[in-house]
Amino acid sequence: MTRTSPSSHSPDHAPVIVSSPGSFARSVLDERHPALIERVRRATPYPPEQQRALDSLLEEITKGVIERLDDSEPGAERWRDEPYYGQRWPDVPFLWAESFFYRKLLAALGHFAPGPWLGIDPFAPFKNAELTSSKVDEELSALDRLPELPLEERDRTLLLSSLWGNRADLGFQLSAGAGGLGERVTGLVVDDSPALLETLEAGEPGKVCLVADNAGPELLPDLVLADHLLTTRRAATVVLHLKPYPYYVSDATTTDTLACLDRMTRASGHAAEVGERLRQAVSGGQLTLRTHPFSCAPHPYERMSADLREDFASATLTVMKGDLNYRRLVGDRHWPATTPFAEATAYFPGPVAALRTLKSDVVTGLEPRTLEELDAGEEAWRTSGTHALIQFAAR
Ligand SMILES: O=P(O)(O)OC[C@@]1(O)O[C@H](CO)[C@@H](O)[C@@H]1O
Repeated sequence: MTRTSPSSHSPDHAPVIVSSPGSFARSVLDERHPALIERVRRATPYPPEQQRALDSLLEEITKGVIERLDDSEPGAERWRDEPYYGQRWPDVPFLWAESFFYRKLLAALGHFAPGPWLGIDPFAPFKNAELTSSKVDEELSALDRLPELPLEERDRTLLLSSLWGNRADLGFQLSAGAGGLGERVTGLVVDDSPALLETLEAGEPGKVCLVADNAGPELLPDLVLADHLLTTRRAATVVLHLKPYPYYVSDATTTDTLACLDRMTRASGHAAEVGERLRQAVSGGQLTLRTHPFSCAPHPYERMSADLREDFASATLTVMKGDLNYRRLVGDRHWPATTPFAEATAYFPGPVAALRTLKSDVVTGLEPRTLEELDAGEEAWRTSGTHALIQFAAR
């Protein structure tokens, strides 16, 4: 990975920049994004205007420099003052380049333009295929065993299934070099789940913010976890943070959440019960769906707006799901891997936990011994999705 000059949040640790050939970040821009454009074309018969816009986007990301979003695009003002226009895509921060790519892809497809393509999710064909798969049937049937488990075991099972659900990431599956997901490694590289659960058990039940990541096979266990928190009075309310528009291929939107609830209520047994309870929780206000524009911003959470900060500050716990949220939580930076998680998240306004499978270079909070063992083992442990962590920082 290439380093640029350090900046404010952690002066010693430079942001991840795309540039060096062979780096993980570079493979995302060189392989994942062009492959995604092709898959989107194949999945939906977009008309000539959109096809031409996709051609231009492909040309721009592979050979050109970064061009501004048209002023007519909703939210264009949020991108206007960014300093990266006119630079080559590989020369800017990874987080920014990826986020802007997804926003430009939607612009090319007329996702926000009044007309027949307004609001059409280009990733819906992939997400739907996953959600209707027989694998999901099996996972929903497996929920029938849940009520028999003692509470402690249910806590653990549900945390782990929400955590490992994060492997269901359609963007990740587009990386040619990655060869799909490796076998998952059972032990976690960090496991702060006891402290996380203790926080939920202390005092009166309050609000838990669950910052969702992927739809379908990840969102289903997240929803089951939300139901568990509400029914066991670990939480009085849950706020589920979703993406306001399609993003990073499989990230969950409101539509995806309603599809999951529908999938659950149409199943049988315990899954249907949970689905019905969650529907009532949405209607009754115990489960709130929130789509803040910052959820698709190309910035770390340290730069979140005051209203979002207030939401997290008033929560007993905020749970950040997945790799991208992790990158945004600690800042997409070259942290030494043994930097304490609490230090990297010191700015966060309340207790915060991360449930994440490792799919990019950034990591914090490892014990020196764990780091040594990981470095001595599988080469791509940071990016292969085989390892996972549960981290927690109290305030
Ligand atoms: O946030 P998620 O779904 O867990 O992972 C997102 C991801 O696939 O996309 C990025 C690269 O495009 C990486 O941060 C990560 O590998």
